[in-house]
Amino acid sequence: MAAHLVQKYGTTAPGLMDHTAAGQQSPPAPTLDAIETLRAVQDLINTYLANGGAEDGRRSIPTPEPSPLPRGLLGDDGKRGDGVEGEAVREDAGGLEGAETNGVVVVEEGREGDGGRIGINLDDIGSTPLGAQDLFLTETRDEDHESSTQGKDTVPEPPKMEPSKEPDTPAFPPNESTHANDTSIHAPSSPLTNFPGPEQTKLHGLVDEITLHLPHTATDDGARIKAATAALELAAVVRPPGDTVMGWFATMSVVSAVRLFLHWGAFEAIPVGEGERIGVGELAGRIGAEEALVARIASMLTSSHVLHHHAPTTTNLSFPSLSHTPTSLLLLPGRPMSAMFSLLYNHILAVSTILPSYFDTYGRAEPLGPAHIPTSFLAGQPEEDYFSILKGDEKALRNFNLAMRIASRRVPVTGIFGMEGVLEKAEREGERTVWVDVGGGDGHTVEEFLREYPRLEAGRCVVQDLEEVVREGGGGGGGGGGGGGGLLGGVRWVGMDFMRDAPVKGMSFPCCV
Ligand SMILES: C[S@@+](CC[C@H](N)C(=O)[O-])C[C@H]1O[C@@H](n2cnc3c(N)ncnc32)[C@H](O)[C@@H]1O
Repeated sequence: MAAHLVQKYGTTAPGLMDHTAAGQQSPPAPTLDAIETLRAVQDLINTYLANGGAEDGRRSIPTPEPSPLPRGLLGDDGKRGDGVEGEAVREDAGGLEGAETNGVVVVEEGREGDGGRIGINLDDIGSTPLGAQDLFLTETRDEDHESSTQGKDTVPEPPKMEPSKEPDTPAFPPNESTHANDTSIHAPSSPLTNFPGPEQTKLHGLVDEITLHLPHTATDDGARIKAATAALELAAVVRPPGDTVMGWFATMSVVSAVRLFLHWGAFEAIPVGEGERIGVGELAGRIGAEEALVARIASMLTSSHVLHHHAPTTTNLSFPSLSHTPTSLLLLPGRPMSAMFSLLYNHILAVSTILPSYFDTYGRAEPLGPAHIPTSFLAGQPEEDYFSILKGDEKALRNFNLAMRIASRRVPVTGIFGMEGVLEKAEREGERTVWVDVGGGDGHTVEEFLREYPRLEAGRCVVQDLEEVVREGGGGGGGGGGGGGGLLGGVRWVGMDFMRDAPVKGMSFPCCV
């Protein structure tokens, strides 16, 4: 891992030491390597989670890039190697060739289109205390891989280093163990002696879980979620507490940068497509902002892997270029994730600024009804409920409905409730309404049911929601789940207020998700 970071950042990066250069540097500092390892694991998880939300399905696993952002934010637990105050380090500021392959975890990125290859050998975890020697994440790149070649062209050669000392553990043969479906991967056999008993057991369990599922994450969504969940838990156990708190600040900065880029229309100004990128100067011109400011905000996004960073070229020595990642593609206008971001930003971050005065005003207790809630307090209409305010704002309402589509994508809505009995009863009972989705939004949940159960007739399903929502959704032929056509053709749309009397009575199975 350390060699990989030096390879990326050069040895002048704050706190960065190459532990593999024997005689040149001090021996590995276990804490630092543990932090780097965790960061790499978290990057990997974030990439999986981001890709999992992609609307165009599964993707191959990209190699995680180390993030400079937390390095500049390292707190009392994150030891700096040189004591230099942190400044964001450019992703491709280094250019050393070659890659360390004697580590325990090897992530190899092939050419675009090849798909990433991942292999793990966790034999050595547990044979010695968990530390620098035990967990490495290394990256190898094809000679002609785009980012490698660009780095070579534009970045001065970093200082030469002595060859690595022979590792304590045997070299990891890349040809034998770097394929995604490698079945030779196996779990650790001896304890992680640095940790107390219960934690050792837990860690072994988590390592087993990651080892089992990681190779299959490129093709199996279940494996992806299980590996990511276990890796997050692993990080929670071994991460220094100070790192957790400082990480919040990093997240806040990234969220602020995303918010600005959305507001400025910057994501859609970045060209989409294989090999497409845009210089920061050109992007600044397109969105009417100062180049240096855009570069500053963009650095938050590149360091957190929301956007890709490409080093300055000979034509523009000052500022880098940017290109999309799977995450930034999700933030393009019209995407449910982009709508969800705006929704959550408003309802979590914006609301957080008035929460103290809200509770000072109303007392430290739960709100008593749908009105006088923090959202309406923030809107300056405390006597209103959330949806009353929302339905007066057409744009916000459309955004809300678009955001709701995330829910059915990420959380299964079918398969939870046994439908066989319902469908049989429906067939016996002839004409009666079978399914009413109360607060059904634009009908995407009913749509899922119609897709999953072809025996369920659209004509016997009802979507109920506020008048304005129904008009925007299928009922008015708006942008909702099918615009009243497709699978939803034939579904009845009913504008109503569920705080009042139910307009459809006597149905067999009302449902509200
Ligand atoms: C959290 S969303 C859930 C949407 C959808 N069922 C889903 O799972 O994605 C709540 C829904 O309830 C609707 N709603 C809120 N207040 C309502 C009311 N008084 N009468 C009817 N629908 C209401 C909203 O418009 C919204 O579509």
